[in-house]
Amino acid sequence: MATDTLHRRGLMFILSSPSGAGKTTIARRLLAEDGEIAMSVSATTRPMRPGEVDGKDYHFVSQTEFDRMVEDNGFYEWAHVFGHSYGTPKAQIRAGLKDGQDYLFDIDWQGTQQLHQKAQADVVRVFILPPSLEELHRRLIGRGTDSAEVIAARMARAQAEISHWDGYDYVVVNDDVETCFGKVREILDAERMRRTRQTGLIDFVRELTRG
Ligand SMILES: Nc1nc2c(ncn2[C@@H]2O[C@H](COP(=O)(O)OP(=O)(O)O)[C@@H](O)[C@H]2O)c(=O)[nH]1
Ligand SMILES: Nc1ncnc2c1ncn2[C@@H]1O[C@H](COP(=O)(O)OP(=O)(O)O)[C@@H](O)[C@H]1O
Repeated sequence: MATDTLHRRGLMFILSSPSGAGKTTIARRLLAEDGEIAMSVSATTRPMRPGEVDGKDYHFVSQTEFDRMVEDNGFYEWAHVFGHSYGTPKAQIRAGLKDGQDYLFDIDWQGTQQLHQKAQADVVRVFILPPSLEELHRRLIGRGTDSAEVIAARMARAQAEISHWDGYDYVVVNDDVETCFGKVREILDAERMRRTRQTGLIDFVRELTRG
């Protein structure tokens, strides 16, 4: 049996951070450079930002549609963030994990807690921190997507979000983006080799140790 045929269960790779710390930047790069991970596309009621694509960045839905999905038990988890609803649709992901597909989640600490409770063995939780609050503010302004009011609200929430750092398996400071990305990649690579995820290992080892 060749090692490249070993079956592995997919993992749920969660990236969270205070808004503006850089998780979207890291997530996009991971998706572009890693052929084995796919984005879990959340549903949200918040308006689309310039440059965002419906069905790729989010499924942009009305509050009525969102409420219907909640009623139909269509979400792994959902939460209210910044006055809008966000949720992780269940369909697709369950089947994908079984087939060895990895998924990337850009969700907040509330969603992370819920996902961890429901699927602990599959979940890897990574928290991205900004190098300072001043730099976080600069990044939010520099991104140019939010009004001064929204930026103030995000900054006001940042410290509360940072206080949930201890609900994560890994914490990485995003000072230099290359360094941060490299570390996130290393976490993903190592987690893929976890013994418990490599479901084909038993047969492989049995063959190696055949007497
Ligand atoms: N619980 C949960 N949070 C989500 C989901 N999708 C996005 N979020 C979080 O909602 C927050 C706001 O996201 P967004 O409006 O894209 O703005 P961002 O802060 O610039 O990323 C972020 O903290 C996301 O991680 C989801 O499906 N569930
Ligand atoms: N290491 C970094 N150094 C400087 N700017 C960064 C870094 N990482 C991200 N940024 C910039 O900061 C802004 C916020 O990043 P983004 O990925 O949108 O954050 P989040 O998804 O956490 O809200 C963007 O304009 C992005 O280009």
